[in-house]
Amino acid sequence: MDVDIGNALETQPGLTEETLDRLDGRVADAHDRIARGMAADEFGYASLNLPETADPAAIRAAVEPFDEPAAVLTVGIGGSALGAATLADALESDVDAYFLDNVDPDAVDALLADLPLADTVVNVVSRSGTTAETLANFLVVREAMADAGVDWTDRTLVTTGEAGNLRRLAETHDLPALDVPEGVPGRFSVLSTVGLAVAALQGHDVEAVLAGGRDGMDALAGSLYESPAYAYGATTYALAERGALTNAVMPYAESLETFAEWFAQLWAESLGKDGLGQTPARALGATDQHSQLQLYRAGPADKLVTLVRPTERADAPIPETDLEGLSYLGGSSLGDLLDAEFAATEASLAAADVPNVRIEIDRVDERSLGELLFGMEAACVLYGELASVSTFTQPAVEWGKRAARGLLGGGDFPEAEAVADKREFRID
Ligand SMILES: O=P(O)(O)OC[C@H]1O[C@](O)(CO)[C@@H](O)[C@@H]1O
Repeated sequence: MDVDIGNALETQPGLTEETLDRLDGRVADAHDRIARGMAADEFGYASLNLPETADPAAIRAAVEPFDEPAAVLTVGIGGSALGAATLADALESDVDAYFLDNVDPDAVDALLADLPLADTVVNVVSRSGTTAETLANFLVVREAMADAGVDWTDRTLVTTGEAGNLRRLAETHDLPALDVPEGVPGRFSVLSTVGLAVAALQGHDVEAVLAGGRDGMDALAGSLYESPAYAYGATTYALAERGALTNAVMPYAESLETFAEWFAQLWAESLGKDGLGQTPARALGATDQHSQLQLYRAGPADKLVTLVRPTERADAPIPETDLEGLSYLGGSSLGDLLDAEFAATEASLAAADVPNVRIEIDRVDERSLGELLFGMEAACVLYGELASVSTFTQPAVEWGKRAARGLLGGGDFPEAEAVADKREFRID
């Protein structure tokens, strides 16, 4: 993975090389703190040890009994689904991967109607084992399996914490179960059982993903000039300090679209604390050049754009044509067009003084993905150190959970009463 921050200098907001030099001392201190946390396997910092502590053999052993299913359905939400979905959507496999990470009845019904349940592994993932959406969806899926005459205990893999509803379910029914990694918040758990069980079921090279993560570990250093991940973390932090409160992540590869969704949780849930943070916007190149780019280029000077692409990929020729005005496309290729669009968008943002950072990986394969995912996690941890926020907690999400549970009669929560106090001002 390499990071090019040239288009974040002298922009609006922007940085100078002097700024980076001054910041580099703080990067060194932050790296020391991160290294100490990793060495002590401290809560949160332990996430950055996963490329070495994850156990691919245990993952393979857990999925081995399911013997090449037609499909794997993950029932989980947030970090318990997005990492696995990022890898599944980036890599080709004969085993189809589906994700139930929402409780939209239409979507759940449509998916279950299509799934070959007798030949699907149901991968239920929840660190806490208490997440309402995940448990509700699992109960619906389990009933659908029963209705289809499928013994759910033969088709279910559980990944959860030491205690809780899912652990009890696995023990009661002797289900294959994987442990979530200790001290690792869900959004940082892709390089573990949480993110890699689906990859193993799909036949991907889990060891290569972890090797890519180790490449990322090896690239950490006490200076932003020596570490692509820290260069990205320091640059995004310094731009946020100067007003770039939105970070539009715009991969120029369809296979990385879900990566932007995974990044959004990592960035928002880790850094949105104490009135601080940088809003991750999900975009896709070249598509969003015909959508959001207008705002990025001509809207408020309050954002940066992160352009992500593989330097190697497949290509597809554009046939020659005699259509008036299109001859310049004929004989070219879609890859040439995508590359030209990338370069044009990057230059267009720079010409409008909009800060943008280029992240490039070799190709969209297991090792490069492992390095990219690790790199973004390390960048996020560094940003959190520089911003002095509690990177590894997410207390703000709990209010809504209590309100929803109270509304469903799951307990006596004052938050549910606050819902009833909504001020109405309807126009219809
Ligand atoms: O794995 P669990 O405990 O079901 O949590 C799922 C997701 O919900 C959150 O806890 C937020 O509510 C995320 O941090 C987490 O990734």
